[in-house]
Amino acid sequence: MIKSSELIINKDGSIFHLHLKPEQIADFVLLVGDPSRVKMIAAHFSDIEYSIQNREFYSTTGTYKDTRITVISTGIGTDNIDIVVNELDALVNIDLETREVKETKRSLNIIRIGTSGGMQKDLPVNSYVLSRKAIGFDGLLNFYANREAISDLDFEQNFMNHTDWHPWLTKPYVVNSSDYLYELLQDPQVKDGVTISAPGFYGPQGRELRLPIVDPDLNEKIESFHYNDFQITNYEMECSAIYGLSALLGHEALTICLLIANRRSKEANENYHPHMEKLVKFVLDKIAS
Ligand SMILES: O=P(O)(O)O[C@H]1O[C@H](CO)[C@@H](O)[C@H]1O
Ligand SMILES: O=c1cc[nH]c(=O)[nH]1
Repeated sequence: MIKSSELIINKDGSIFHLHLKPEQIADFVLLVGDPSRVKMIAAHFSDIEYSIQNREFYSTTGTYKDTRITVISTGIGTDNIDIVVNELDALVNIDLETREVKETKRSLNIIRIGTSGGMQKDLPVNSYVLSRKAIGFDGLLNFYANREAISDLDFEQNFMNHTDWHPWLTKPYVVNSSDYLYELLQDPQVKDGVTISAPGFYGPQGRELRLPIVDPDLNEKIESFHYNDFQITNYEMECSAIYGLSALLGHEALTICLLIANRRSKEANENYHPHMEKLVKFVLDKIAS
């Protein structure tokens, strides 16, 4: 039995941060960083079962072309992903009344739709990237046992050697996306990629305002890194933890991003919302196809 100090349930039976109940979770769960993106996605639903908000976590479940879909905003960062993915898993795989882990597990299809900064000069702003692998600069997965069983350790070592990884930085971890969700979403208009999830938007992605960074050459080394057929394509801030926790817990996970900036050519598009609208429609149609 899981103690109430470890799994906190609110008085109304909902889970601590998300304020959701087990029956409210669809098999397809879309995760987005920006709370306003939840409304944008829900605008495509033919009916909406509920909309709930606590802190930065806005959730709604509805139907798109006969497919039941839950959308949740995670806010920014892998620390929030620790909350969202663990609570989602508890909602479907732990009996919240008896506090026992269920014998038969449910596997969710978790798809993150995000914005991102490109890392290769030939990847223009407004492109879509599907993350085949995530590289976590955030360190979250290193806290969990058995993380080595679901990580690409050879990729990690090659990456650390190539970048001459600075000793003060957290050990990076590398986890693959779900093959099942990749098959569902892959498309000629989407580029396959390898995505770094950084624990910050500024220094951890090589942005210098007033503070110098510990390894100013890191982005150049990232751009020139090759491993088999893989090259690193983009930076964002959540994918690694979604892939890592989902792999450990038995859920399918995939991230698709709109590039709104390019870290190498130093471009950025702050008016990206029409492109995000198109990406949302693209993902919904793939899920419901
Ligand atoms: O657009 P979202 O999904 O928030 O994703 C990206 O944008 C935020 C940073 O601006 C980070 O969350 C990053 O991962
Ligand atoms: O450069 C970018 C753009 C969006 N999100 C990020 O994390 N980085």
